[in-house]
Amino acid sequence: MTPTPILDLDDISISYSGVARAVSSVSLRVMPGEVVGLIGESGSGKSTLAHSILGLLPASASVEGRHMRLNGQDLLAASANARRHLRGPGAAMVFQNPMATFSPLHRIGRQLMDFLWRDRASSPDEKRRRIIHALADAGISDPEARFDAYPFELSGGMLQRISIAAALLMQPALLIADEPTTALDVTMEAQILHLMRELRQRTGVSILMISHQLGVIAEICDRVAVMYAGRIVEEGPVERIFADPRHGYTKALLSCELSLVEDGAARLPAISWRDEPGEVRP
Ligand SMILES: Nc1ncnc2c1ncn2[C@@H]1O[C@H](COP(=O)(O)OP(=O)(O)OP(=O)(O)O)[C@@H](O)[C@H]1O
Repeated sequence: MTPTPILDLDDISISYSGVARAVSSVSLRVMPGEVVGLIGESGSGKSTLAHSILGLLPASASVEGRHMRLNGQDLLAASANARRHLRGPGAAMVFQNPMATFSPLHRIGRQLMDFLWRDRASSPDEKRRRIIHALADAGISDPEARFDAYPFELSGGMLQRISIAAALLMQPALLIADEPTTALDVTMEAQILHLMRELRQRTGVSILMISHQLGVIAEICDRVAVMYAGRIVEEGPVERIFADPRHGYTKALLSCELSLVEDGAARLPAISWRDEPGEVRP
């Protein structure tokens, strides 16, 4: 029997203020334990899609489509309040900038306690033990001391580890990571990717990894979907996409990345909307 997808998007379109479509007719599945990459240039709609799954879109956004199932429950059919409750065990997100994930005013431990608000049965001591355990699992040395630290006392890489631990504290079926290594240096990036691979193996969590870096996608993903101007223009196993890209935009993306590596630049250049995606040339 085919397993039920953890995430199942069918013909999803999203527009802001009823005008320009940020996402057009996107269908995408993430299976249990799978890591799917979503790649595309800035403005192609990756974050809009991710935020819609988490109910984080502003009120000006409207989402339509056949269904948006997370762990078997259709988010399009749920009210905003019901969606908020589905989100905890359903999906959790790791953001690009770990400094912005935490308030600078409160100790890490206190903020992580807030992630466990749903768990009313455990005592504060039990919650503290769980958090310290989760920090140790995320490779944080001396987790008791980090529990009492303020965010400014920790490095960006350490804070990103903590935000991954925090997301997993909610035991989500799907972890959405939106450019989780972009704000980090190369060494920390490698450590974070290693941690995510290990956590996937240990916990079986499915991951939707948003990135504009092909290197990150190649490192961790089983499958990749390429977004261009709000649409998924190509999708397939990561090895196939790299060895035999079929869509003109994917080919352009791969050759851009190669020249960026040579130039030492970091971001993908945008390709003119006037170009026909199928006709884009490297
Ligand atoms: N709050 C908003 N109001 C209006 N338009 C928005 C809003 N957020 C995003 N957009 C528009 O939606 C489109 C998709 O943007 P989105 O941020 O989803 O792309 P992205 O691929 O995630 O880009 P990046 O990699 O830069 O984050 C863009 O044209 C953007 O200008």
